[in-house]
Amino acid sequence: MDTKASLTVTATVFVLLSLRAIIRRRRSSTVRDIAGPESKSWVFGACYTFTPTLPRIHLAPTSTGNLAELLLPSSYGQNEFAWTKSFGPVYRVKGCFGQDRLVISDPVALQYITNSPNFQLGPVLAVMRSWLYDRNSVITVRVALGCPIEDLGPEFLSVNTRLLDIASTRSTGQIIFDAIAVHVPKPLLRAMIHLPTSAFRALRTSKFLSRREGWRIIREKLQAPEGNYDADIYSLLMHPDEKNGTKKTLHAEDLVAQTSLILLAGQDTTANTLAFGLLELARRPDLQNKLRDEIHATISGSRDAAYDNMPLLNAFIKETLRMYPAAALSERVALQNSVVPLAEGITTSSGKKIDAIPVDKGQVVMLGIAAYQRHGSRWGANSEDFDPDRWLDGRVRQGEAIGPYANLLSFFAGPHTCLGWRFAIMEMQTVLCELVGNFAFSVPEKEKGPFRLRLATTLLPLDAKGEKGAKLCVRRVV
Ligand code: HEM
Repeated sequence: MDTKASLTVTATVFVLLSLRAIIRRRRSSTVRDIAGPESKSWVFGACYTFTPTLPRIHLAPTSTGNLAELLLPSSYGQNEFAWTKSFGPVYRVKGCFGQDRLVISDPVALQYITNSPNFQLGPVLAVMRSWLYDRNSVITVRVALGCPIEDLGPEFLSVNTRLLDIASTRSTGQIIFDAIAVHVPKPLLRAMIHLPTSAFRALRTSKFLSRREGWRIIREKLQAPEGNYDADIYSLLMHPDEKNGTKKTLHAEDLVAQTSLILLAGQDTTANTLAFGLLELARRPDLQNKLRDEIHATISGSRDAAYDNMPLLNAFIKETLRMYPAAALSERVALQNSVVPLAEGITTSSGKKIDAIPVDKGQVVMLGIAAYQRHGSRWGANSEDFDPDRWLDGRVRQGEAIGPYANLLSFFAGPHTCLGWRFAIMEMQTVLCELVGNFAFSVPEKEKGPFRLRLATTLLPLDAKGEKGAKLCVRRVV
């Protein structure tokens, strides 16, 4: 079958299956009764008339309605944060084909959903994972991640850069694809990886190279003398270690299947968080100088830096993670009928007061991680500003414990907490000390305006031309 024919067959199957699923679906009336932005079309939900309190945005001609407004504004958050202010920490948006989705940034609801077995990965992540894994296993053990990955060579780097480039774009077509893909049986979705498109070709090559690296590491571990194991993720998952809490071991094939995920999940998340951090520093020379002074005073020639004893460095990392969480809006789906508790009761469109939301099996909820991390009640009056001092002067309110680090949801929470979060913090501490200790960053004249954000697979900064990345001037200072 040629490319055109295989794409046509796939598209037809998608449309038929999605129509079947949509016709069957009847969502909870409570969800339909929750207030949210207006949407006018069943298929695309296009909404061109806004209430005066909401900012106008430019819509793509084939708008998918509320979802496009949420995911594709000229700068990410433009509508989401405004809707959170207008409708509160729980509101309803219209997805493709009239689907009702909940957008939630209420801390108690977030804590419940991230920890509950009743909610699982949302449609987008589930589809992507089904392409990365050959098997269904998901690592849920919490271990230190000392990745024994060697130099993977130019081929791996170039294919992963291509994949991450594809992952850093988002279009209305993708929104419709994501909406349909969730109704397609897993085996059919998995088979899509064999489609002869350049994106799937890059994905196949990346998967092949990650598997080869995974097997190389495992062979090395198997050949290690009995009892002489390293404290890295592969050793811990292959050999039971009561002390570190890994009582079960994983089958080698399962561990290999995780390698692509580990390599991809750790790359753009950390890189983009650091890019946001450097952008903020470049715009705040005073903060940059104070941080450099702390770095020089603490490290002063020693390679054994006590990173955890650097208050400003750690406050700066927390503030960067708070303002720019890589997974700013994460999707989950209810696996069975559930009742989601709320920190504060809400009033529905019909005037009913509720302090919990009953949701049906199959309900998609979008976790407003970035919106939660901007709630004034939790992070202080200027919660929309970048201000690391809030972590030093007690302005941050301790409340429900969510997430593994600083009550932030940037690394998610519950059984799906980021496997590499400690590693990521250490990576950021090290890289920032090296970069800020040795170089000064400033914003080029052309880039002086406010920078924009895009939410694709991860949140990333855009330059003045709307291209991916942050452009900065760099000068050596030491
Ligand atoms: C600033 C850096 C990072 C951020 C903000 C981040 C954030 C996240 C988030 C939000 C999730 C949960 C996604 C979801 O289920 O919806 C996640 C999962 C994951 N992350 Fe990270 N991550 C970072 C760095 C890393 C690094 C460096 C690694 C590995 C070296 C890594 C490996 C993983 C893996 C394997 C998972 C899947 C865990 C599971 O489902 O059990 N991450 N990360």
